[in-house]
Amino acid sequence: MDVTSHNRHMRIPPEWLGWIDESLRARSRAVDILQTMLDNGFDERASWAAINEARQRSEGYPSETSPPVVTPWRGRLSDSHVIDAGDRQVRVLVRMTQPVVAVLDGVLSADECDAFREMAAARLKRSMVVGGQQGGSVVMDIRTSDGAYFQRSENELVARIDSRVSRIMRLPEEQGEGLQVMRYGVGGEYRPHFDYFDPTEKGGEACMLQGGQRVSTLIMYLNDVDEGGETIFPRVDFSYVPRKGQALYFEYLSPQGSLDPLTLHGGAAVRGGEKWIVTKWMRERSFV
Ligand SMILES: O=C(O)CCC(=O)C(=O)O
Ligand SMILES: [Fe+2]
Repeated sequence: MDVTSHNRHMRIPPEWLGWIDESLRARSRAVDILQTMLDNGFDERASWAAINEARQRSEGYPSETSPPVVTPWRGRLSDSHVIDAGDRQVRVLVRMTQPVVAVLDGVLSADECDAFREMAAARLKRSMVVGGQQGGSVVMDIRTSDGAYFQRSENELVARIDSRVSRIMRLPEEQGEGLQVMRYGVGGEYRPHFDYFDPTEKGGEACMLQGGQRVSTLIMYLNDVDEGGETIFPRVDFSYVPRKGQALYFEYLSPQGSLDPLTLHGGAAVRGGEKWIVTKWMRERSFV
């Protein structure tokens, strides 16, 4: 009755809800709570929903005297429909809060998209990803794209975008990593991953020495993709179709320091045409 066709429990009984609350109070990690629930036959999405509701109730623990949190964390973006990005007005098209995601329109002009692609084409090389246990950057199969990195403010176009993006993401420019352009050809993809570093892995620890943990991501789309190439969030069944000049915003580090595993995301394989993006990652401290 409360079980899906995959025989997983969709309904989380009250005693399990209580157990989730207790585990959070005891500072268990959300991913470990999830694993226990999966081991006990609960559905992944139903479990995440329950864990996230409990997390929103419990942010601020262990202080038992603090008042319950009534407003869920809505993220760092401005609440208004139009964001003042300094030299441009950026329109919010879609918002969600679990995880915190927004689709933004008019982040880059068509000319800026073209200029960025031209500038990056000269510099493209096979993208690197953080190499997990080995530390450092290595070429890996999970990401099949070409990338080019731009130091903060390294030229007029980069400086203009860095400043605009900092206003949108509401964090100082100094906390931003350099812009990263990526190009995917047909078959190119980026398998689901987290943008935040895994503090338990050597590679993640090394990445955090400078600037600390990542806070939020802005992916800006430099072209329309003919087929495929969506940015996907498999845990919440969300899929964004690339549109030139638009951007996808998401964040994963709460003010209390918890990371949101619902932000698991990836770039689906491009099936026709090319996909060009430029990404900004923000850190919790200045990144110099
Ligand atoms: O290609 C995409 O749509 C996702 C890119 C991404 O996740 C990243 O650059 O971290
Ligand atoms: Fe990512």
